[in-house]
Amino acid sequence: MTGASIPSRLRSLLTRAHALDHGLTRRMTDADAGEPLRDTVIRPLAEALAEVGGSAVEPEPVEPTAADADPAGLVRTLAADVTRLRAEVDPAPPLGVQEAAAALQHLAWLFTDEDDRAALVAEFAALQAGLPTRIRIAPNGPYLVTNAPRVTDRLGEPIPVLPQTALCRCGESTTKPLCDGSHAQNGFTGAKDPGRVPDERRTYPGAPVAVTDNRGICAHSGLCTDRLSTVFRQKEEPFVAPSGDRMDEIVRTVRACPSGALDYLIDGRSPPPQPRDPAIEVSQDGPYRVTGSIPLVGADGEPEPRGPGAPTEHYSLCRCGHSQNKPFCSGMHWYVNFADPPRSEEPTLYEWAGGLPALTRMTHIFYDKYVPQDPLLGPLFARMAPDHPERVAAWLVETFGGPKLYTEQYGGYDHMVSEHAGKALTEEWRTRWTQLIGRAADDAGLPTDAEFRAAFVAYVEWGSRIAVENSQPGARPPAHMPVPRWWWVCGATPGARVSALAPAATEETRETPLPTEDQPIGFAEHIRPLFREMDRKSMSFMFDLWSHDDVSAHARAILARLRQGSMPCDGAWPADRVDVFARWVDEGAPA
Ligand code: HEM
Repeated sequence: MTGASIPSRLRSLLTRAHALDHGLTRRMTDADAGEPLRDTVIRPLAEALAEVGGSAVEPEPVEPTAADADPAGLVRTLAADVTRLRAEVDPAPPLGVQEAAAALQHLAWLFTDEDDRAALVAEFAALQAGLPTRIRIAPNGPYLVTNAPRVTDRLGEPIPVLPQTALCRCGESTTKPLCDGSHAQNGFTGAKDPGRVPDERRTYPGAPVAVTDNRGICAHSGLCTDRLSTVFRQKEEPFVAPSGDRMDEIVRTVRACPSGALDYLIDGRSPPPQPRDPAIEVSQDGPYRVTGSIPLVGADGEPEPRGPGAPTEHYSLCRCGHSQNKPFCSGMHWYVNFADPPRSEEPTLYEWAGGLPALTRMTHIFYDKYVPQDPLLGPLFARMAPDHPERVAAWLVETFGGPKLYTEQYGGYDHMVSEHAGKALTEEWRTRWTQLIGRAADDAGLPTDAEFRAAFVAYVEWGSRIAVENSQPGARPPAHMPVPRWWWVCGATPGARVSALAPAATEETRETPLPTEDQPIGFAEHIRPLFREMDRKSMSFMFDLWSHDDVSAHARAILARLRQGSMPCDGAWPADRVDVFARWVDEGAPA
């Protein structure tokens, strides 16, 4: 097979994909979910075939085979064969081959028992072992990621991704962050908006550090204005005042800018790039934050052009589909209410805080900015370990209900107690510690809602008093205790109360009764009244929820969001309402 030409190999792979699709469809009880490979494997392979000039493959009726009963093996071999082709024609294989390889690898992973998944990943990794880590942008499609070293969610927890991965770029995939082929249905375009903020790299002189800023590539994460509002000023001109704080703080803040809009010059020269491991963070309701110099290339395999001053070490990629500066994020996710599925109703403090990235941000600000300049605490921590901020963040991750990081990596409760033992901490030190950690929480952008801060302050008060107690001469702290698990004060979770500042519910869904099971569903009578004025306004940038044409054209994407609970953004529909919408879609979306 490998000696055959690319078009003939693609024709053979496509024929097998059609047969597999038939087999999978036959096994499905939900007719709605038929043709599972259509959008993610068959379409891209067909596009690839057209790209290399091959003639189209028409699906033929396929007789059921014994393999239909257990298609895992078929999926796995097809995934391996598509991956082989993808690896052979690197660096710029037909885009569809790369997209289909990603979908098939993922499908094979889903079909594989948990115990065998590591072997499966190793098999695919071996097939594409020679390929460098890279993100390739499909023009109106996903980010095609090869050999991603580390992908994490907003909490810093690893997301299992296959060696060949397609990350959603249109914002509408139901399997986010993975692509599900929605972009080919919803007319997604990867073009930049001609009206976007123009590229202009401005330099704000300072001695010895000058700050540079290109608003054209800013993703509006707000990390600089939260952390150092005296230098990065939201409502003042000029935006940057390089004399507003200490030089080291300015440098740290600039280095934390995820989009790369900010940079600094020391004595007129650019610093070397930060030595970070390659990683992709899927941020909450926002872009992919890429660090560690992962190459970003276009469809032709050439480096993606960037605005003046934009670093290649880190950058933010649009994930909502609406950036004005695609593929880079321009902050539009905020304006279009791009939202990941709602968080659990009873989040842990760890989840609510923003997980490891947010808590590490806070401990770094605390120990790098506030502690060294404090006359009381500075000398006490002068010889702390270089990774002290990471260690304390790991403790807080565990205490606030996250993974047991401190126990697994840093020695758990006994080690923590030994660190305070014999230090004879005073009440004066403790009070300063609690004041400054609160400021660091503000600067790091931790949530400021009453429920979170009540729980946070309660823990800091409790924990710091115990630290003082344990540090006194002759103290005998109980040994071998578990790391504490802290919880919301009096069980008051964030959703337990309606904020007095919440926008008034101006309009409820109109009280139109839902159709009975045997009643035909019509758009005007049953579907349109389900959408409120505010729903219509929120989505008006894309389509009109009161227009039959628009809703029927986007019916499947809307249904997916309704099922997922991510639309409307102020609360999921009850199941019976979603069922009515699903029935209407099934019945051909009548007017
Ligand atoms: C909730 C309150 C507190 C928490 C969660 C906390 C957490 C920790 C942790 C996890 C360590 C050990 C880090 C490692 O593994 O190396 C540590 C060490 C230490 N803590 Fe605390 N601590 C708290 C309060 C305080 C207070 C109030 C003080 C004094 C002002 C203090 C002073 C120290 C010192 C001096 C060390 C040793 C640092 C070094 O030299 O390496 N801690 N703390």
